[in-house]
Amino acid sequence: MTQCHKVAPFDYVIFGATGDLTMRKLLPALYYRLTMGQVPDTARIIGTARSPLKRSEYQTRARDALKRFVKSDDFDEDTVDRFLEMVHYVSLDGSKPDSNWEGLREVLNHKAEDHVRVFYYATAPDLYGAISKNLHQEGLITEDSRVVLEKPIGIDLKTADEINEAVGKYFKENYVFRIDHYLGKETVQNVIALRFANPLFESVWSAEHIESVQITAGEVVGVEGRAAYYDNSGALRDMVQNHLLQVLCLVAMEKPSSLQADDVRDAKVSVLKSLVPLDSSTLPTSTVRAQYTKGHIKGATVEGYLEELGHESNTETYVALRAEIDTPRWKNVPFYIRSAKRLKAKVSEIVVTFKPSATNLFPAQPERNVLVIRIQPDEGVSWRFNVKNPMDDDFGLWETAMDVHFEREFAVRYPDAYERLLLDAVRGYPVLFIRRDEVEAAWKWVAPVMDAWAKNEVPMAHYAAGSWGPEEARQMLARDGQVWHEDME
Ligand SMILES: NC(=O)C1=CN([C@@H]2O[C@H](COP(=O)(O)OP(=O)(O)OC[C@H]3O[C@@H](n4cnc5c(N)ncnc54)[C@H](OP(=O)(O)O)[C@@H]3O)[C@@H](O)[C@H]2O)C=CC1
Ligand SMILES: O=C1O[C@H](COP(=O)(O)O)[C@@H](O)[C@H](O)[C@H]1O
Repeated sequence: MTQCHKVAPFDYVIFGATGDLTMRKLLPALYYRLTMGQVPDTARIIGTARSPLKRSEYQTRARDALKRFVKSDDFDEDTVDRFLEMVHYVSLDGSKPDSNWEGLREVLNHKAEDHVRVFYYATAPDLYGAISKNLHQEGLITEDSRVVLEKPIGIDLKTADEINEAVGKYFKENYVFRIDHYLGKETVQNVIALRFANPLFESVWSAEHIESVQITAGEVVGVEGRAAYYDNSGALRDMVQNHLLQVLCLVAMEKPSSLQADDVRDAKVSVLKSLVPLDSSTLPTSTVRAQYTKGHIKGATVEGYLEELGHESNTETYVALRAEIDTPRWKNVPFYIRSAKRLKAKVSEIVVTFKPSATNLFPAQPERNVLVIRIQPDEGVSWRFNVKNPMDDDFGLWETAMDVHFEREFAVRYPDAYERLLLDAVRGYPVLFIRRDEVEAAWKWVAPVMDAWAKNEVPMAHYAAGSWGPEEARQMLARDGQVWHEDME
């Protein structure tokens, strides 16, 4: 059983409570934490959206969502009933000052004296400022109310600034919880443990020993029901600016002075600020953007992105970047980052390739050591290294691997990332949330890429759905004498 801290009674006010995120992720996450004993029975989940629903109708939707998104073995009727007792609904347009704020106040004021108040914005980010202002004008923000902001925080530095300013007028920075669900993943947090709890890794974690780092988040799914959002975003904004740069920060950061939020965030932001800016001389060779075309996934034919959309588009469903970090630790080490929809397999991982051994002791050059940190699925770590080949009397070598599968190792259910993050916001535990300067530094670094792509300075490449991506991405690594992980075997 995961060790988790029982939290104080809380009122979770979710704006966007009828939406995909709430149904698929937030309600199931809160349900799981109730089953684990972390949520007190007096806690309340107050859904709000414009749809005119009675409380009982919303409770029925919430039950349906749990039925659909909680594993059937974990769906327990009694606990579901206890959960639904906590669920309320207020029909409200969060962007309008003259909407039903009185309805929200009534629910909030009823038996709420000692409750921690959390506002979760699961709506379009351009509403965040207006919702904050209305909450303030209605006097609903208490001294220690937290606000959780969903990504994306803007579509570029300017809009991120505007959102942060607008929310920051009413919530102090240490009560603003910018969510990045990758940081809620156990295996992403594990990067900190692997690096700093093992002298073996800590001592070789630098340009002296590391040849390259690959960070991949690949998906089999396409844009599903989110085409309208995705086509305005693309893989760079959707996955790289936030999730993958956060992962890169954990892989590359200097040892933080402590595991306190600001120490970890200081270490991360200094990585973001040390990323070498891409410019017109490096953009064409260090960035690849592509769209999937018709292909086959698991025996089924899959339409191309443009056919799915039904119109032309300049939006990438694949991104691969070559980044460098200008610090003594990482001088000249390429960090390859890629993310895509409709790849051959779902895989999120970090692959660290070590430099070749300088020895000339053996008849053949030893293979490079490779550390693979599997974020998902099959969470775990594998370490490829050389042993003596017992069938070779001339000191021939054999490449083998130590492979740890966490689910076997710990025999626990791997929680969804949202579970922990939702309750961390109640606890007021900000380590796994993003500070404002991190968001802004990340937007600054991707800005030249967005600009060059918008001007078509880097041509759009193509890849068949169900493949590992475009040839151009293979070439990007080949220029450095490297290959993507799937081609290493
Ligand atoms: N879905 C996902 O997997 C992910 C989503 N996100 C982010 O989460 C947020 C929500 O996404 P998602 O759930 O997919 O979006 P949906 O479009 O499915 O849901 C939007 C929600 O907002 C409500 N809403 C819209 N306008 C208002 C308003 N003026 N006042 C109050 N409520 C309003 C809608 O209900 P109604 O129409 O009844 O008002 C609905 O409940 C977005 O910022 C998205 O980028 C981030 C990561 C993943
Ligand atoms: O934030 C997002 O993440 C998901 C991928 O998350 P994962 O936990 O399944 O790796 C992605 O599908 C979505 O487009 C993006 O908005």
